[in-house]
Amino acid sequence: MLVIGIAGGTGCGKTTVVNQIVEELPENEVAIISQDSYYKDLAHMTKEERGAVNFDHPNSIDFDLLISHLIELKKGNSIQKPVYSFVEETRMSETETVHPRKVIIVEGILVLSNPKLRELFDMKIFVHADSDERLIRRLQRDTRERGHNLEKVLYRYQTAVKPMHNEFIEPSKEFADIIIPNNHYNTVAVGMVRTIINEKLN
Ligand SMILES: Nc1ncnc2c1ncn2[C@@H]1O[C@H](COP(=O)(O)OP(=O)(O)O)[C@@H](O)[C@H]1O
Ligand SMILES: O=c1ccn([C@@H]2O[C@H](COP(=O)(O)O)[C@@H](O)[C@H]2O)c(=O)[nH]1
Repeated sequence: MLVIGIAGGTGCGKTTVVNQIVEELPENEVAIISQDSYYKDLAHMTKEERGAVNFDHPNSIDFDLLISHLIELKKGNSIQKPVYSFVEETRMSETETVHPRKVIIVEGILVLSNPKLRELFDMKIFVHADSDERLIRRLQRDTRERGHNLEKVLYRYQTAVKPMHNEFIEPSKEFADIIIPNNHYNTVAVGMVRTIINEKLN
């Protein structure tokens, strides 16, 4: 089994890069786990209270569950991954079964910031895009897909996203084996990661 951790600031293109990496791989050989699925369950809070949560601080993530799930997958066992709704900003009641695969990709803003999780990765990748580029992408995505308005995105960016990026995410870059520059679509870097995965699969 090859376990790959992919980190990088919001909007750097982690999800896009992961999708490009797995595009031509057989579906039953790869499992993708997003850190976003492991946001702590906030069902006990009102929607207004949830709106004030700092979703960029490591404490907002249930790393214990994520780590235990990854250990189970490495042992060859299936897991029940939580399902998170960005629109409701909480965990849903249903779960999704994830089966162990030859390649497991774990992606999320903070996956290289947690030492215990980091230890489980065979390969660590950091996707880099400049902060202005990331903010533009985040604005477009959150207004289009996550039900936020301009004011909310900018307020969160200034009060949580940017300070947490500087404190936790950017410093985790030093743990990466590979840094993918992603201000523009980087087909060469994606191709190189694919080659490494294919070597492992064959
Ligand atoms: N290299 C790129 N150039 C332009 N837009 C991109 C690039 N990579 C991703 N995007 C777009 O930016 C937005 C955020 O990308 P996404 O992959 O969701 O980032 P992340 O998972 O890191 O938050 C998406 O709308 C995506 O289509
Ligand atoms: O309910 C939520 C939970 C998280 N967020 C924001 O999501 C990003 C992380 O996801 P990316 O796909 O890497 O951008 C993080 O910056 C949180 O602020 C949210 O908006 N709502």
